[in-house]
Amino acid sequence: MAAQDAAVDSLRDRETGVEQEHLDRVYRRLEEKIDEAEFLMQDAGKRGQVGTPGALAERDAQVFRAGIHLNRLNSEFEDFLFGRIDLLRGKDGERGPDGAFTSVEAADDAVGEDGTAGIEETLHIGRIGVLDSDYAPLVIDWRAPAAAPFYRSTPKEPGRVVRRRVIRSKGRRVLGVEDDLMRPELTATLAGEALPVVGDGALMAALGQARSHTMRDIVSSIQAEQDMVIRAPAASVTEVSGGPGTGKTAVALHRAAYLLYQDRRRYSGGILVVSPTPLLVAYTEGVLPSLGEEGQVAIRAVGSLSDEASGPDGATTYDEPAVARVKGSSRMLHVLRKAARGALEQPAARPAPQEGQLEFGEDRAEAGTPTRLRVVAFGARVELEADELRRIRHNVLGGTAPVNLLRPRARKLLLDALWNKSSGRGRYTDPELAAELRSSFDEDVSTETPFLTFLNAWWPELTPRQVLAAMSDERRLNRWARRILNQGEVRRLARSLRRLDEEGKGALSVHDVALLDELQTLLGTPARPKRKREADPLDQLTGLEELMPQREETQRERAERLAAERTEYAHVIVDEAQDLTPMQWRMVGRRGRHATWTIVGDAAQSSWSDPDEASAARDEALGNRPRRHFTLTVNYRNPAEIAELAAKVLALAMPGMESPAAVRSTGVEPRFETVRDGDLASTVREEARRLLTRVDGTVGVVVAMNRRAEARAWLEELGERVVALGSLEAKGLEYDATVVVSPAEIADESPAGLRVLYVALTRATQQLTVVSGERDMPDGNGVPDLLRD
Ligand SMILES: Nc1ncnc2c1ncn2[C@@H]1O[C@H](COP(=O)(O)OP(=O)(O)OP(=O)(O)O)[C@@H](O)[C@H]1O
Repeated sequence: MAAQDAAVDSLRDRETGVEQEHLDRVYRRLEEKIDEAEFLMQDAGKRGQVGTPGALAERDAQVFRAGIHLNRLNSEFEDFLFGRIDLLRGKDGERGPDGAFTSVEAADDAVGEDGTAGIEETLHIGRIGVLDSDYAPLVIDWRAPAAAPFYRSTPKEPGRVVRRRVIRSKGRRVLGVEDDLMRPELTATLAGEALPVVGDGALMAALGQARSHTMRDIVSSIQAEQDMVIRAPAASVTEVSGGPGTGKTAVALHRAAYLLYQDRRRYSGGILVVSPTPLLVAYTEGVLPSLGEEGQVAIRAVGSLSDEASGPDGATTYDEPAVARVKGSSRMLHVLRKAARGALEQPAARPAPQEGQLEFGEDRAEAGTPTRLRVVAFGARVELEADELRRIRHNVLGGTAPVNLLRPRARKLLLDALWNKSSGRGRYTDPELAAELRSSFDEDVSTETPFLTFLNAWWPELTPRQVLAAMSDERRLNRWARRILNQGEVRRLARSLRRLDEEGKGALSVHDVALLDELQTLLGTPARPKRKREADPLDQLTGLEELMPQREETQRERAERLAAERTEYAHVIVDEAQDLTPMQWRMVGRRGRHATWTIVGDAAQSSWSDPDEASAARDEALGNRPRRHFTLTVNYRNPAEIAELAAKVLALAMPGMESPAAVRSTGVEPRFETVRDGDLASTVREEARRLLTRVDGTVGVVVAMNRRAEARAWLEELGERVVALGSLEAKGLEYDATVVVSPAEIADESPAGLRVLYVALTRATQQLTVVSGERDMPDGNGVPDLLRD
């Protein structure tokens, strides 16, 4: 036995050494390329202003590309090289641009009658492609067609692949290799020697690793069904469904990197990834840089998607479920339409103007919006009374144009009405003279303070936040929501908006953001004088010597500015799509009107209570673009023991829905605890403490939303490896171990509570403890009612 182990070890060492040699060659070549790129940049800099503007532009672009390449090479990715495939000879013997044979099929005579076969081609797969000086492929980019068999080949459909190897490395050092044999029936040889095979597969090794607070890329172990999605042609809409842990988020992010590799020009319009929570954004945002993609992809939480709530102003609070239901519903669109127009009329509560300040001030005490306009024209007073003003307002608001953009029209109709009442009208019969008089009337009246002050009060330029704040007045909201929302809904909605002051400042809820975004569209933004355009580096190519030191920064700044100004994207990826409310779909839809889409989700994890309404809104956002659907079927996150328990809740939440098959089992059954000595805090704390000793990585404690704050306090002393989460915040995240606190509380939180509980139960990669309170009605073993057979 010992001799056998020693033989295995020496084989492993030898094969690790073989890959080390290859990695050394790769780094030597990379160093050469870095030198080349540096030379190119310096040389271009020295040559200054030689040549035509066209030639300089071309060279400038070349230098820019070299700069990017240099940055990527210099950043020395961890496990830069991670895979290798050993292949039989291809059918047609042709090679593609990366130097690899193009054929997926093996040549008819690649395998001898006695089952022997020689390896004809060996490809190494890495994060970016590297060619040798004679253009032979040293490393194939994982996204290149030649790398596809690394992911697609299975023992059932091996194609040309005989052995697939995953190489683990750190920096410049190869740490080990794991092989999967795709054609075990063959007696294969490599350079005349029997093909060695090490270990028993890389996937299990990857899945068993401890989790940290950031997601890892899965580039070395993408599975065939996932690869089909990642490399799916950029059809208009790619829809992906799959249960918890099937890799939907991972696949969506790898697809972003793949699409950029495939057609960088097409996606220069940017890729937007919409994520349900800021926690999931933080968890996932390192994946793309690790795949060598930065800058082109924006990952945003749905609560900070709108300009109205970006950055630190992003929404952080959650509405209670009954309020969230109203705010997310597409009925809100009709309410907002009315509110955007109705908010022009201010109620009386505003501070009364000082004596004599306003000509129209007489009626200010009763109503915030003036009800009379009085100006002096041609030496006489001209007035418009309440009725006339009302008629004009009604007339202007007739169409559907954005309210703020209607102000010029309102101004014009006011002037028309004043003119009609003035002595100027009918003074001249000559049309030219009449027109001249009219134009000077307009000029005089519209620049007078009384008119301007009136217009500002009577047709103020509204901000989305002001309108939202106006909806906190129940009386007004009642008017705007008549026959759309019921009394209870109006009351709850108005109350929830009282967090905002008159200007709309104050804590926003996640659902407020979609409302603000909709209001921004309904109100419109009047054109402002443009800021001076920043000089575009490509406009100044003739000054290359000056450009060289600054150009990198200028380009980056420009990219950042463009990203900040970007309102529409070339591709939109929606993660956890089942959770978008109809109003959120409208918001996301506006950002991808001309985009292609990738939408990943799982109906069984939806926290939205009306899936039909959401799916109608989704259809509207996507229009009639063709769709392609994929299903992922394997759960890579949960061990079978945990998946089995979660399946019980799935059966309650969505009878008849299948849960994905877990790929591994740990032999550790979920634990059931009941509250000890009536002290929930210490029971949960003790359990979290126990789990910290059982796993190397993180422990997540999931509680009902209204317990979030107290749970954080319970666990404070346990350090950074333990995180307390509200049930809705657990979306998409994972931990080595989890504690789910009171399934009944989570399930009773909202109409979609059982599905939210299903999410909570499927977060652990190793161990799960369920803590039950009285409400859970635990049996003698502590198993709560909801989790019994
Ligand atoms: N091919 C793979 N190789 C290694 N790890 C993988 C693979 N596929 C998925 N995983 C891992 O499985 C876990 C679950 O993946 P991910 O979070 O993408 O699943 P999901 O379908 O989005 O889950 P949920 O719906 O629960 O949010 C992650 O840790 C991911 O890295």
